[in-house]
Amino acid sequence: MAKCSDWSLLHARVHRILRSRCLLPRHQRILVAVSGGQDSLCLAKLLLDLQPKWEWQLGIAHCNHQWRSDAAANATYVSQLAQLWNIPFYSKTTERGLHSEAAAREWRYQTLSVIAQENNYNHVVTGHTASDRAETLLYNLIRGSGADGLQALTWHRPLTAEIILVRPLLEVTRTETATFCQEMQLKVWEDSTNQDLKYARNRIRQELLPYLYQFNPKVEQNLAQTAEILQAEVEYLESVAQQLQQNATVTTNEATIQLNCLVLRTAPLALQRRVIRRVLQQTLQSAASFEHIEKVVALIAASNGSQSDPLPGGAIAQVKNGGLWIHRNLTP
Ligand SMILES: Nc1ncnc2c1ncn2[C@@H]1O[C@H](COP(=O)(O)OP(=O)(O)OP(=O)(O)O)[C@@H](O)[C@H]1O
Repeated sequence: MAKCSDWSLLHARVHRILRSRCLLPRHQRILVAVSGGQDSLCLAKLLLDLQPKWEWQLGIAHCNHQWRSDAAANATYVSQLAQLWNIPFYSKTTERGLHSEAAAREWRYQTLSVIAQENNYNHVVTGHTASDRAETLLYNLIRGSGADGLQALTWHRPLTAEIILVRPLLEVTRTETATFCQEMQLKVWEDSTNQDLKYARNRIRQELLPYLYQFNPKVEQNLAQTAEILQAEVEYLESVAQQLQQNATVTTNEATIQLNCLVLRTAPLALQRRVIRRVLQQTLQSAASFEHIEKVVALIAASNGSQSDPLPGGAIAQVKNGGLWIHRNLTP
């Protein structure tokens, strides 16, 4: 195990990030999600070396998606590393077919939560990097996301009421994790699906980012920085929108929400949109699209008797007695 005097620049940088952002307090039980790839190996080794300073209790978790023919060998490799490092190892294998990236991700986070719960870990950490952040920002931008999607990967978020997901490497690029693994002589388990260009993520990584790199070699760091700025702005806007929603809500029950149009009209459009999105999220069965939100926002300034076309799940919004009413079903 590395002494402080043996730390590399990356050890010192991650130590500083953990301290300044209060990401992983001392003495915590921390479960490191390790795929065997360069980012999570880099993370596990960094935390292992920083452990004496922070006095954490570390564990390693691996999720076997059974996607590749080498999946079992991959899991065995991660278990051997854990054994070498003298860290408890936990692994689960999916019993159902996972047919998309989204399904695999959902199963993985659920599995990590279960392992953490069963073994009393209150933090789960993943090896997401600044490069992942840049890719996620681009991916969400292309899909038409607002600022919320462009904040692209936060430093932490709750996994369950008791367990926090933390991403300590969000300022570190993939080039840096690769160099670190090389310097530490860590054998990286190559994931062959990362080369498969049928996945949009891989095309962004392999084709789009290298292309953008020609415009600016710092494209990854710059996009990650944009995500960082947007994160604080989204947090602020959401807190103000929450306050506005409270002030504007006249009544709320299972079937109906009534909002005061006069209060909403005094607010800027950015906040009106956020309040309506929040209300629709709470009222509708399925997610509200940009179009639906815009239609309901337009009603804030409309006259009595105006109403929207049916919203998802048969809900409807209408203006009545100076109030904006959102009914869960078509019967007012
Ligand atoms: N099979 C796995 N077992 C354990 N942890 C994993 C596994 N796959 C990924 N992880 C964790 O998730 C991190 C991100 O991995 P990757 O970028 O492949 O996933 P992703 O699908 O993009 O994740 P996200 O949806 O959270 O962005 C890894 O650094 C690692 O910590």
